[in-house]
This record gives sequence, structure tokens and C-alpha cells, in this order.
Amino acid sequence: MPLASATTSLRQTLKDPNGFVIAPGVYDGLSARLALAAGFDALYMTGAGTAASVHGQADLGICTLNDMRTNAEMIANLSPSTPLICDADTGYGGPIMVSRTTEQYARSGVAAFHIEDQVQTKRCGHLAGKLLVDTPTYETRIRAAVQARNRLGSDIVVIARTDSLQGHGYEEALTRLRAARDAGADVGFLEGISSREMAKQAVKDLAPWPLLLNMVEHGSTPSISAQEAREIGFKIIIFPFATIGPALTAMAEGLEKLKRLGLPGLDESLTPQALFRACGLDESVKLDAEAGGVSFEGGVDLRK
Ligand SMILES: C[C@](O)(C(=O)O)[C@H](CC(=O)O)C(=O)O
Repeated sequence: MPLASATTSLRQTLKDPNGFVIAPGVYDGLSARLALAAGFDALYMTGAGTAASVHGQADLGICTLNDMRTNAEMIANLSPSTPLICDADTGYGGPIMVSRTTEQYARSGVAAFHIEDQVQTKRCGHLAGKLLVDTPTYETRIRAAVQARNRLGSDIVVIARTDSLQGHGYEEALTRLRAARDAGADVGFLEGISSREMAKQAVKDLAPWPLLLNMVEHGSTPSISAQEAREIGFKIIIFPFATIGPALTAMAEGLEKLKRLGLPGLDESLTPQALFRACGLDESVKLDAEAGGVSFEGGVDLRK
């Protein structure tokens, strides 16, 4: 299957009046594998999760283009037919860097990415005190992405995010999104939507432009389910913390148990084989055998 297929299928879903994309946030290979195994047909690579897992740092503009592209390329290629929507923060610099981001993401197999209007020293959209670049600079970022996409002959989807709602209000946010749309962005992303009424209004005000809903629970946005987002008229919903949230809780609990018992005390079913099976063990063994390899002839399961 050609590498462009995930992007093409994402574009088809966006065009389809009944099309809707649900993308759980993933941040590493294991979380992506689990989301694929659970049957999701799109993934979202969270920048916050990448900063946390790759660097052990908060979402404060710490990840570089290289960090993000490396993680995105690995995740996108676990299942090249599954669209990966990817955080691209501010685009990592001026128009030249935004072009490089677009080209590198497209070549890495990313199907869509979002670029925002925060300053380079950005922060998570659900933290207070965000600072923005002016609208012409934001438009330049979007234009640079669209032009790079066109130069490359790629159909990667450009998503324009604005963080202006928090400090400048709904009207300014809509003005910025319209400017981004006119600069060629394929999808709009109003960060930090603060009520259901606003969610409905934004979809209505920007129709027929497709909109993405960022569903960060316990942030600025009320809890809106995938079903409800679809009914409101969003085309994409992302859940950035869908895997890193449970991972954080489970790891903390597991470590607390280890401290208490002197053993991790894992469930019996959690063998090394089970972990590796979640990461494609059987497919790898098959691949080896098909090529004439003999390393795994005896299998990998211990005989007890
Ligand atoms: C969507 C987001 O950019 C992400 O990195 O996943 C974050 C999520 C978060 O940190 O709450 C954002 O909304 O800024």
C-alpha cells in the first residue's frame, strides 16, 4: 500500500458528510500499539505526552522538531494505513522552519498536523498566561505550511489552531481562524473551547470548514464525548491524555506496590511474552521465518 494512503483516507473522511475521526492520544510505541489493537482507526501524537515521555518535561515548548519528527515517524510507521494526526506546536520557528516541519512530517508518514499562534516559548493550551504572535505572523506560519505541502506534492492535512480564545475572546479567535482558513488551512482548531454553546457556535460560524475538538478532560473544555462532538458537527476529536493519563496512574500505583511489597506483584498473565506480543512479537517471528530465518523455529514460549 502506498505511504500516502493514510492521508488520502483521512481526506476522504473529512469530505464525507458522515465522516468522523476519533483519535486517542499516543506518545510512544507501546501506547500506539495498544490504541491500534483496541481498534482505533486514527491516532493523535500528543506533544505534551512526547515532552513527558521523551524528556520527562512539562509541555512548555521543550520538544524540538527533531524530537517530534523522530517520535512521529516511529509511530506513523507502526501502521502506515492508519492516519496519524500530530502536534506541531508553533512550527518550531519562522516560515523556513515551518516548511521543514511540513516536509519532514509528510516524509515521515504523518497524515495531519496542527500549528498554533502561540509564541515560541509556548505552553500547553490549558495553562493560564498564554502569549500569542500577531495575526500576520500566524498567517505566515499557515501559509508556509500550505506552500511546503504544495511544493512537495503531498496531501498532508494542515490544521490551524488558535490559542487566542483565552486572552482575546471568541471574536478574535474566529477572526484568526478565518484568516488561517483563507491562507489555505484544511481544518480549524479552536483551543480551549469553554462551553458546549461555544462549541456549537464555532461549528456553525465556520461551516462548512471542518473543525477539530481537543478533548482535554479537567482542562478548559467541558467533557464532550465523541458521540456528542459528532452530533455537534465536529469532524475530528482528539483525546491527548487517553493513554498517558491511565499510564501515569498505573505506573504510580505499581511503583507504590513495589515499594510496599518488595515485588511488582504483576498479574499472572503479564509474562514477558505478553508484553512483546503487544509489540508485534508474532509478526516479527513470522517475518523471520518467511525470509528463511531459523532463529525462532522452537518458538519463544517457555515450556513449564
Ligand atoms: C493538544 C496538546 O497540544 C497536546 O500536546 O496533546 C495539549 C494537550 C494538553 O497539554 O492539555 C494542548 O491542548 O495544548
